[in-house]
Amino acid sequence: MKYGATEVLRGVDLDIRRGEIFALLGPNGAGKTTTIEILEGFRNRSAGEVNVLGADPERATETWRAKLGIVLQSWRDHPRWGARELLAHLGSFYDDPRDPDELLAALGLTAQAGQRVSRLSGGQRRRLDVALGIVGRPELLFLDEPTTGFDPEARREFHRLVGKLAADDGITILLTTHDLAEAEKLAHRTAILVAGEIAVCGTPAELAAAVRSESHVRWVEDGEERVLRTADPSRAAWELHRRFDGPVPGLEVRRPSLEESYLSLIGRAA
Ligand SMILES: Nc1ncnc2c1ncn2[C@@H]1O[C@H](COP(=O)(O)OP(=O)(O)OP(=O)(O)O)[C@@H](O)[C@H]1O
Repeated sequence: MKYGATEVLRGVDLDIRRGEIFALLGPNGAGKTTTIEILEGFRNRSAGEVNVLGADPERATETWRAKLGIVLQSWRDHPRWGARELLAHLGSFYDDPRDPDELLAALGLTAQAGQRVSRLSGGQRRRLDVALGIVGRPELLFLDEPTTGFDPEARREFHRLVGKLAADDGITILLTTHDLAEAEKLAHRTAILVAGEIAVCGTPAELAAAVRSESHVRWVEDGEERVLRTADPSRAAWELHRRFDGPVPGLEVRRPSLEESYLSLIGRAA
């Protein structure tokens, strides 16, 4: 995908299954929003093939659009509408909308039903955004950085909600995030996008195995600290033990956390 002469996505090849929660993870500017905008039919691609729910988004019909739920990074419109009023209004465009009151209850927004959108807190606004995204009973839900600005409790609640939407309602969910822990917790599979390319794609376990970088083995020798970077720290420790013919002074083995490994992956490739 190019914006003018600048290529921002290269060789992105994704296959997302029905009923799956799939995360696109990557740093700012990696190309996450561009990717989902292409899939949503909001942006025409400069090259490549795309098929979403059996159709090319660039040539999609209104019937196809009605099967999508879209939650953008920020909606700035409708500040004067009440939460329930906005849900009922948007629902009226669909053949079989969800009941606004049931939706508000499911999202913990019953107390805010009559409140103007402009008076909701950030977390309440985001939950209303999701309610608006699912009012038309979509088959596929796009969530662009859904938990930005959430406190930890709101984030946990939101994760529970997304898990329920996939498990109970069979909705396929594609979300973007900067947060490795969020992708790990929420998604069945994650693709890490770095500078417009998929660096790694897989389940949380596959991600951990692929991303995990080398361990650091430290010890003291001739009064100086030595450091060895290795993928096989137990072998390195064993060899040191043999060389010292006993305990190794100041021996320390440290495996980087997944977060550290992810940061080094995006740092290296960016
Ligand atoms: N309309 C546009 N015209 C030109 N370049 C653009 C346009 N939109 C995005 N870009 C560039 O494309 C690249 C990918 O942007 P994109 O918004 O897809 O990234 P992102 O991963 O969603 O980032 P963020 O996490 O910051 O939202 C960036 O370098 C950005 O500057």
